[in-house]
Amino acid sequence: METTLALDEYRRYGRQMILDGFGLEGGFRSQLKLKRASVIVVGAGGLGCPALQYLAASGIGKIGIIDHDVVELSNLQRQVLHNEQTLDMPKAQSAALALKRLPFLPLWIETRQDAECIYRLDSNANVEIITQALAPDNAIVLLSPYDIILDCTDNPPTRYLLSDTAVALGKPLVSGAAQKFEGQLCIYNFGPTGPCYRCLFPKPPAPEHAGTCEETGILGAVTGIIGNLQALETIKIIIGLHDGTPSLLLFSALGIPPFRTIKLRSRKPTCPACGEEGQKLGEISNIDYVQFCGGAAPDWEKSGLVEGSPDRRISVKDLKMTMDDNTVKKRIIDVRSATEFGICHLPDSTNVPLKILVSDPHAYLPDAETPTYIVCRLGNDSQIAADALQSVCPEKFTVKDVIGGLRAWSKHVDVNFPVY
Ligand SMILES: Nc1ncnc2c1ncn2[C@@H]1O[C@H](COP(=O)(O)OP(=O)(O)OP(=O)(O)O)[C@@H](O)[C@H]1O
Ligand SMILES: [Zn+2]
Repeated sequence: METTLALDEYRRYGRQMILDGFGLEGGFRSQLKLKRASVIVVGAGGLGCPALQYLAASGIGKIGIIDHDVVELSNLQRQVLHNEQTLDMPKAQSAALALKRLPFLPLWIETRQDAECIYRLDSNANVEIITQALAPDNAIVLLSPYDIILDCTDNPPTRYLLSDTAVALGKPLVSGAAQKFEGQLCIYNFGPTGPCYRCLFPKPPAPEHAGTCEETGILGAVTGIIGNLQALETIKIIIGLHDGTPSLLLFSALGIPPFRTIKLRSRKPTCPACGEEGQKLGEISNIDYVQFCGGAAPDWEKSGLVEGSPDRRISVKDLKMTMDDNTVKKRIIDVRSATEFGICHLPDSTNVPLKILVSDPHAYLPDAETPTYIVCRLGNDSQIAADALQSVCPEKFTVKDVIGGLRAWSKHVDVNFPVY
C-alpha cells in the first residue's frame, strides 16, 4: 500500500491539497487516499470520457475502463477522449491513450493479463483496459478488484446488472444518465442503508422509453456536466467528504433552475437485490437482464432485409427504381420529426411526423392509383406508420414501409446521402 507521495506529486496535486476541507484528515492524507483508491468506469462514451479525465487528473491510483465498442465518427461530438486518429479503435483503449496523452499504444506497455481482453497500460499498472462487454458471467470478476464503480453506460440491462453486482460486492455505484438536454445522477448502494437501482426502479422502463442517444439525440455538454459530477462524487466518497444522504440529482439544460435534487428513502426492505425481506434474486450469472428489460432491440434493417411480405414492404433499391420511373405515380411520406427532415430528405418526399400520422391516419389516406411509401431514419417508425395507414385503407391500396429507412438508402443506393 502507498504510504508516501512522490516529491513531484506535491507540486502536481498541491492546488487541491491546500483546499480547506479537502478531506477531514488534511490534504496529504486525502491525496494518499486518492492514490490508494481504485475506480472502474463502465462505458467510455459520453459520460465515461469526462468522468475519466477528471478522475485520472486528480491522482486516483488505479483506473479501470470497460467498453466493448469502437470509436465512431458520431461519438466525437461528446466523447471527448476520442479523436479522428482513434476511429475504429476500441473505446477503452482510445480513452486510456488519451488519459496517458499517448499518440498510440507502444508495444512495450501492452501486457496481456489473466483474461484475454485485459491490458495494463504501463509499468505503473494504473490504467486497466477491458475491451469486452460487462455481462452477467463476468461482472463479479471484472468489478471486484475496484473500490468504486461508475455506471457510464446507456442501457437498462447493464444498469440493473451493475446495480446487482455493486450490491453483491458491497461497493458504491456512481450512476449517471443523459439524454437530449437532460441528465441524472445518483449514488446507489452507498453506506449501510443507501438504496440500490432496483429499490428506485423495480421495473425497467418500457422499451419505447429506453431510447439510446442515437435515437433521441444528446447535447455533448450535457454528458460533460453529468460525467464531471460523477467524477466529483467519486472523489468525495474516496476522501470522505460525502455525507451519504441518498439523493437523485436531476439536470435540465433548459430548466429554470437547471438543477433539482430529490431526497431518496433508504434501502427498501422488500428489494430483491438489497432488501432483507425481499425474495432473493439468485446468482447474477443466471439472470437474463436483457429478457428482464423486455428483450434486445431488434436490428431493423437486418430484419427488414429478410424475405417478408413484399406486398407491404419495399427495399431501398426497389424504391429507387420506382422513383426513377416517371411513368408511375407515387407518394413518399417521411415520418421523422420536422427537425430531422430539415437535416436531409429524399427528393419529393413529404414530411408527416409519426405522431401526427398515427393520431389521424384517415387524413393521409392514399388514393387507389398512388402507392405510398413510408420512410424514416432506421426503418422502425415507418413500420408503425405503414401499419396505421394500412389499417384504415382498402385492401387494394398500396402502402409500404421502406426497409431499413434512410440509413439503408445511404448504404445501398446513395453513399452521398447524409447519415446521422
Ligand atoms: N454492458 C456494457 N459493457 C461495456 N460497455 C458498455 C455496456 N453497455 C454500454 N456500454 C458502453 O457505454 C457507452 C455509452 O456511451 P454513449 O451512450 O455516449 O455511447 P454510444 O453507445 O456510442 O452512443 P450512440 O447511442 O450515439 O451510438 C458506450 O460506449 C457503450 O459501448
Ligand atoms: Zn435495492
